[in-house]
Amino acid sequence: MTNPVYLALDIAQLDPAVELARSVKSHVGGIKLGLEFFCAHGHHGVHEVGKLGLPLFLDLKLHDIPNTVAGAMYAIHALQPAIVTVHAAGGRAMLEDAKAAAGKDTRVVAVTLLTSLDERDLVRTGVSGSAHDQVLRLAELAQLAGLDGVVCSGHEVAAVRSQWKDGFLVVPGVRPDNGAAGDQKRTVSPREARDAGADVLVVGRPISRAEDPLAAARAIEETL
Ligand SMILES: O=C(O)c1cc(=O)[nH]c(=O)n1[C@@H]1O[C@H](COP(=O)(O)O)[C@@H](O)[C@H]1O
Repeated sequence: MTNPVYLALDIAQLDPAVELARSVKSHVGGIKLGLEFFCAHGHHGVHEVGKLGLPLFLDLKLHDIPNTVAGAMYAIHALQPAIVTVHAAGGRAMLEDAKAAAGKDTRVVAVTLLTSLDERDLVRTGVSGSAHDQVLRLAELAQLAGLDGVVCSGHEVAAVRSQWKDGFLVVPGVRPDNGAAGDQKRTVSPREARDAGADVLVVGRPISRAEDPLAAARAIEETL
């Protein structure tokens, strides 16, 4: 079985980031590079991490007018990421154009409702109804737009799986039992996310901030 865990490398310094990724390399299935890393190191940083040979997940969470998002997708072709994120809330035309502009081996997945938000936050953004309904609505939009899948929390992934059988489903906000949630509000354990139908589990601080990141990555792998 391929390891579904992607390490979120949310670290601004290049050398420590590459070193961390190298140290846990055999116990994760891929590396996720997000805004912090990409803003600090751009294409060069992605190339450096790419040398480790693991699949790369470029988490840019693109959200803009369709033309701008398509342009950004073209601009990252050379990096050949395995996965790229856009925000589902950007709307159907943006999602369609993002997919059309992506490299042929890149999966485009749409972030539904950030795992750092709960229903109170949702109401404050003007959306009434449950987090569950909002995730399913945006997942349906992503599916209609021809995307490969979505990012959602472990609370909704089973419901998304039942409405989108072959969707590629990514779950962040994953915490090993008793792990500190930090700014995450909708969390589940790695095993729960996997059992509920996730294809990829995104794990950051439970590994990167552990006293022994290798032991933490191994311990998560053993629960799966
Ligand atoms: O798209 C993501 O990866 C993402 C979506 C989401 O809803 N929540 C979320 O936490 N993430 C990312 O997943 C990672 C979670 O990191 P930790 O909370 O440290 O495990 C971060 O890199 C976030 O940017």
